[in-house]
Amino acid sequence: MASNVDSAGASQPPYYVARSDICVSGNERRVGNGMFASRDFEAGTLIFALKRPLVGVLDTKALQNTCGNCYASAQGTSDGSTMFLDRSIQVSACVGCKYYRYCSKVCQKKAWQRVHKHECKILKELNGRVLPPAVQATMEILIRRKHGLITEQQWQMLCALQAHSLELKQNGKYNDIGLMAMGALNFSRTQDTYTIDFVEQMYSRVLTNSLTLVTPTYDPIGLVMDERIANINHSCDPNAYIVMDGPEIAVRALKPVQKDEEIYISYIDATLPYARRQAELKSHWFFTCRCIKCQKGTTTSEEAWATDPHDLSHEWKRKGTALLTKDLATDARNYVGESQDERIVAALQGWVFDTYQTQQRMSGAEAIKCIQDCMQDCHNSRLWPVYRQPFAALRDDLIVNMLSEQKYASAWPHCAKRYRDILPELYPQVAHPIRVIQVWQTALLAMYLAGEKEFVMEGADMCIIGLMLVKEVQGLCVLSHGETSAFTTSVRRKYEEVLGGLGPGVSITDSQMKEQREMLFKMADSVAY
Ligand SMILES: C[S@@+](CC[C@H](N)C(=O)[O-])C[C@H]1O[C@@H](n2cnc3c(N)ncnc32)[C@H](O)[C@@H]1O
Repeated sequence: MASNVDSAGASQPPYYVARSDICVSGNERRVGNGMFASRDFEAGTLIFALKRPLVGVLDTKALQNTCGNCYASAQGTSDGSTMFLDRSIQVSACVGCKYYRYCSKVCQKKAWQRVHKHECKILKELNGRVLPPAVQATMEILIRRKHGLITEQQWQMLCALQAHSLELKQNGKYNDIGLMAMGALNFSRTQDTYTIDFVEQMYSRVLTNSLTLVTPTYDPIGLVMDERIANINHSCDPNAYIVMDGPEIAVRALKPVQKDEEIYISYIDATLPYARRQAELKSHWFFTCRCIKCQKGTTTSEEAWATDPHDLSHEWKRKGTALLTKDLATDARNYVGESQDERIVAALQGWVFDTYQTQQRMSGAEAIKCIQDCMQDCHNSRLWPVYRQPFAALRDDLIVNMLSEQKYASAWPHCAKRYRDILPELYPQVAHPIRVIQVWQTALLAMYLAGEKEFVMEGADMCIIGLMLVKEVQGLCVLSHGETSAFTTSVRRKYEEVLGGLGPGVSITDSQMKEQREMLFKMADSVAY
């Protein structure tokens, strides 16, 4: 095991890699590996952490404001980082290539030693053009191996990963694979070491085995490729998840994991409906998911429609029928059933998912209007329970857009509704990191409204509500993010600050808390949808 693996002080390696029963070929032959626990792990504990992955690269937006070594972001540039960072950093561009920025000489030196000394000149010649993250990650792998900066053991593990290059080529989404691989080979100036076929395989491996590089609050900032993490297979009902904290990557147990049990994470948003999950996994990772959740098909509670498709109102049947001319009802991702009524609901579902994607390309007031109209439709049709996707995801985006437009009071009831009706349904484990992050967002908003002395509702004390929510996150973040994470540190600091702000000798009684919790729940009803 590489020396930068941490497993809460244990001496034996926390995991091993072996043939998995889940990765099977058409004739049921076991064709892939998986990662297995070497001992028992309780829910909310660390399975292992890496000090840094083999390769981490930043995306175009993050390159402007994020340190290329420690991934700290200049304050105010990311919705997520402003939720937990309270130190202000500045980043300066490398004078050679101007491609990467660093927050300190120490970070610059570390990146230089790791790979940058071999790529600085190459990146300079790009003259401001930015490479797709998967191409850059492939280049970094090629360059580092050529210069002896990837060990034989790491290399063997990388090369043993499933590449799916044939499937990627056949999949219309990646027909530029040869071009991208050629770019990686030429830009990295490693033509003397590798063949184009080999680089195509490596580029394919990066596409199917990398993870999104995220901040501790799950804002995407780039791509991570690591030969150990890449062995973890997917489940829509995973027993583990990944949290990142700068370059550190931790695999934590979401449920109890027993010795010799396979460790699973979710590659996708596991709250999506069954057909969407299957389609996404098939088109990007080329497998049919047979996890416990997928075996239940469309019978899970988050999959239920609020109204049976056969009982849809005349008005919404008419609207759905008008959409039947589009391909929405025949798209497998929208499948509801064979009857005409179910085909109508499939078309409506496709239309709502399309709108969800469209609004993601918008920002500010335009996005808010588009999201609100779509949420209103989900509500009026009476088809969507508030937690069925993409209704719930639309609310998340509405909150983010309202916060960035400084419409704090408008965002509040949506946060309250999500807290009461959506999070417990979609994330039953209270310490699920997404649930913890969203409660944190709600806590910070409550504290902000309290500070501004905004009137929210008769009888509501936003200060007590904020304190209650910060206290809740304070109790959970050790389980979701770990004792030493930057997120946990910042939550604790906030909790101390809030307690200190109450004044000497002042405390909040349990009955005040209970009363304000009821107010919080009441405020969730102040939005119609
Ligand atoms: C990140 S890799 C995981 C390691 C991989 N099994 C290997 O041996 O290299 C992703 C690939 O593993 C396989 N895989 C992951 N989860 C799976 C699952 N639940 N069922 C079947 N195959 C899965 C798919 O081939 C997928 O493209």
